[in-house]
Amino acid sequence: MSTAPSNTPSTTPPTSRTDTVTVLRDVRPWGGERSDLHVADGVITAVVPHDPAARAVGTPGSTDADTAPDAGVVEGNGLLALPGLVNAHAHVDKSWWGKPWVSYGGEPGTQGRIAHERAHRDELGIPGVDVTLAVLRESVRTGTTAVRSHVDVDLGVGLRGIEVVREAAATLGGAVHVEIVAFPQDGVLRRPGVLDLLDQAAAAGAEHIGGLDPASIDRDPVGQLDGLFAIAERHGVGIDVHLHDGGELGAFQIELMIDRTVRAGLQGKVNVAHGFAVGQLAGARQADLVAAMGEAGISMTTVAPIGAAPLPLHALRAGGVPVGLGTDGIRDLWSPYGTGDLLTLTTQLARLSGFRRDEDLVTAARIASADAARFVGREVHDLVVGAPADVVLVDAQNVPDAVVRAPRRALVVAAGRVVARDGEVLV
Ligand SMILES: Nc1ccnc(=O)[nH]1
Repeated sequence: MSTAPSNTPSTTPPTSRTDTVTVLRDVRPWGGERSDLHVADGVITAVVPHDPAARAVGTPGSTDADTAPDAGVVEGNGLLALPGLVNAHAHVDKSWWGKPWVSYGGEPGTQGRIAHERAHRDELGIPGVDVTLAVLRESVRTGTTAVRSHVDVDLGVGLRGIEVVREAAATLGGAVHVEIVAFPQDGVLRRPGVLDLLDQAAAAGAEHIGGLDPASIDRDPVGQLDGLFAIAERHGVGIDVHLHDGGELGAFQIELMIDRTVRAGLQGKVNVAHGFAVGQLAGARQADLVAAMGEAGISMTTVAPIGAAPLPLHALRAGGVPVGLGTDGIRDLWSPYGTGDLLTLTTQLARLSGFRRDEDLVTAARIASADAARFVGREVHDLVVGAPADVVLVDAQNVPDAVVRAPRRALVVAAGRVVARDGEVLV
């Protein structure tokens, strides 16, 4: 198993190593009062004040008569509790995590990376269940319990990547919830047959279909977007478009998406990933575009890229545009960077956004967890009754301290099971 962020290949230990949680005792949700979280069937059923006088269950003199030792009571030791982290933009099909080092090669730029990946992915067994398992395990180890992953769909691999990711996620038995975006990484209209593959992916249960720079890759923004929206309307799936195109070219494509979202009644189901253009626009132009996105129920995801104009997070959220945080690719043929640790990425997002005040640092933590519920198909993803029992414990004074320091994850609970402890993944 991968017990450290190293490059040792992982094997599958028996899932019996994971404990089912009935009570997560003595934790501080969002840094608040010491509480006990009660859990049944993977869902939080009660959040009650912790009584420090009550002895730990199973010890002599325990006041909790109807709970036997080892019956799922897990000690939180007063640690800070956050909801499981949500990776709203990943590419878990294309990582070489766990393999010997792969040196960066090929040409820069979107087309350069696409070509390099297509030339070398087979050598690395990409897409493959083992590589996806390795990167998902590392995500779980660092507290990510839900992921929206783009998965390449193209004329070379067809839908095989989606099957691989589904199989890997199933192997982990619910330790991480994975939603799939069928992603036409190699282009849509410029590769006849890809629209058909996206249609098949949607029919087969992919939760979203993706797109890629409709203008600069397909050179036909209206054509690509019309094709994607027709599929989304037909199957009721979401749309999540990679938009690297900047400035007015990017803004124009967002406007095309706004029009189509409203016309198709797809409010709440359309996402712009990266959307560098939004960060680049000035003053009123930016404000008007953000307002229109908010009215159309369009969300955004960012990977907190260094060197790009940061997204106006406060303006987006105030304008009704939910923002999610994602890792992008993690150690892949696009880039050697990325560890999958969403909390260190939250530090990066906060720094890039100039966040220093407590309330801003808490906002960064919310973007990386509770406020990202919608990106992984959840109504609620928080430390509240009715939410999935996805919890991360860290030794931190409060949420701002956790965001700036990204301490080791002491305990990770997913769907009511202990899936990582003290930096060791148990699935
Ligand atoms: N940042 C990106 C990673 C992978 N594929 C893309 O199109 N973009």
